[in-house]
Amino acid sequence: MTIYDVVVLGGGPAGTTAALRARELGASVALLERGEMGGVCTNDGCIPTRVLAKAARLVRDADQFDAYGLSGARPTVDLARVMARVQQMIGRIHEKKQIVSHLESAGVLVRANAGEARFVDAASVILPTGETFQGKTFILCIGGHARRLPIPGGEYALTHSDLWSLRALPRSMAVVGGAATGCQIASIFAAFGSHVTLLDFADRIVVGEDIHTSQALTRAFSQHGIDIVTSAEVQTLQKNEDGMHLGYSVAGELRTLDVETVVVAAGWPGNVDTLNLEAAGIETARGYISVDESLRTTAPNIYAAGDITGRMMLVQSAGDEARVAAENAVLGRNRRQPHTVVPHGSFTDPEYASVGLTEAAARNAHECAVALVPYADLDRAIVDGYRDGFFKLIVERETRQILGAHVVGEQAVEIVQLVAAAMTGGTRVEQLAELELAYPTYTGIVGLAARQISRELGVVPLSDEWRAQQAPRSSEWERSPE
Ligand SMILES: Cc1cc2nc3c(=O)[nH]c(=O)nc-3n(C[C@H](O)[C@H](O)[C@H](O)COP(=O)(O)OP(=O)(O)OC[C@H]3O[C@@H](n4cnc5c(N)ncnc54)[C@H](O)[C@@H]3O)c2cc1C
Ligand SMILES: NC(=O)c1ccc[n+]([C@@H]2O[C@H](COP(=O)([O-])OP(=O)(O)OC[C@H]3O[C@@H](n4cnc5c(N)ncnc54)[C@H](O)[C@@H]3O)[C@@H](O)[C@H]2O)c1
Repeated sequence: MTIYDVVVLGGGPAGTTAALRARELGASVALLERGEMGGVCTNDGCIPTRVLAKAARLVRDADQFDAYGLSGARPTVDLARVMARVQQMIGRIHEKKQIVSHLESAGVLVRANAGEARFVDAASVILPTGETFQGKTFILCIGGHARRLPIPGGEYALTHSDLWSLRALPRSMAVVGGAATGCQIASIFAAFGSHVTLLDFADRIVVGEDIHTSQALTRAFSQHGIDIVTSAEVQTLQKNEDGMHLGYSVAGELRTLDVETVVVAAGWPGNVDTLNLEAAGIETARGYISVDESLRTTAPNIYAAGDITGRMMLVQSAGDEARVAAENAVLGRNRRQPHTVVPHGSFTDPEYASVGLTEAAARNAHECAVALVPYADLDRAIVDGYRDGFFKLIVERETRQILGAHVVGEQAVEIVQLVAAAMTGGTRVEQLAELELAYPTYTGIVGLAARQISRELGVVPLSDEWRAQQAPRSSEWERSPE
């Protein structure tokens, strides 16, 4: 029997990338995927959600027709056709990527739609067909799944995966969980015309983000008609003739809500139950495979990458972990993957994004200078009619290194990538301030914030008179009244 240098389990972004990187390094590689190639990213997460976000955006854009001298009614949403577009786009991405032939032409042996692989021991896995694969090393890229609510009636709630088969727009929807997935679903279905209530355990939505992000998103969502209930513990779900009856408590007070549909987006545990991990001596913690900083599991020849490690749970991080795990597996190295600079965000209306430390975390550990620039300062935001939003830049006072940035507003996810590049390159704030960013753009707001902090830190010359009399931002070409 062939003994592969590397056997990769999972054909999502992490598995595909790990297999290709291992082949680049000359290893013999087999990849086993239980279902369709592409993973959650292509089939059930980023791509289908992004199609819905685009449709929601087209609906919302109609709100501006009149202001720009255009006539036309707000589109009505034919959800069956929207979902057909979702499937069409998933198909197009598969056609574009051709993952199986890409891997095979790189020399990877692929078994897709092969059913769950299970460990026999630390050197072999078996497929439901009985086919066995032996490996010197393994890279586990088996992802995660939506958590069901462990409450009476929890099985009646939909997860995001069930949305793709909806054919009619729910009149009303409760979304349980107000982080990346829940906020996207709430924002999209509110734009489509559903009446959405968003509930979260935490005392604010997007609780992992900077406080300003939560506040701005809460304000915007409320303006879009989304009811937000925080510190809410959902306790029961009942199915009745008209839909769902939801029982929840806020600070001990029992409340109820009747909606047509409940969607749960309350966490993303790893797929740890399917692999017979014990047979290989692989330990788990909090529902994910435990790895050290080199992505090695508790079995010395077995690595893990992507959502299954429970670290960043983003496509870019899955790819990065996969490359590092493949290098460590093939070259016997101990390269680390600390996830220091990870720009990320979500395609809500408005978008939000961040990189690095929140202001609270930064102030805990550093002396900081912070600039908070409103979108209303940007000429482009005024012209486009997207004047709501902010950009926050956080800088270490002494070293003038960038510690983090947080954005809510148009193209937030794109803006934050520039800051990530600056952080990775060790760019000081005054160097960022001098970058000749194109005008009129949303990214220009990075320059406004960087120059504000440069002035505050005294790294650009200012007369005593100016310093004493003028607000620090007022010498900018792009500005709005204070
Ligand atoms: C609604 C939603 C929207 C998202 N949007 C974004 C976004 O915009 N940007 C972003 O960066 N991230 C986004 N994410 C997160 C992103 O999808 C994941 O971080 C990414 O897919 C992780 O890649 P992965 O390869 O680790 O896992 P997955 O993509 O989950 O792939 C794991 C693969 O392993 C297979 N598998 C599992 N068990 C076995 C087994 N025993 N044997 C064989 N195969 C097995 C699965 O079938 C699956 O194909 C989103 C997630 C969701 C849910
Ligand atoms: N655009 C993107 O990049 C994107 C989109 C979706 C998901 N993702 C990633 O996928 C992963 C999973 O995201 P997610 O949003 O599904 O889960 P999450 O674990 O990030 O957030 C779950 C939310 O549900 C809340 N919650 C948990 N139990 C609850 C309960 N019983 N009642 C009410 N609220 C409850 C939590 O307080 C939390 O806010 C994350 O790592 C995320 O970054 C990324």
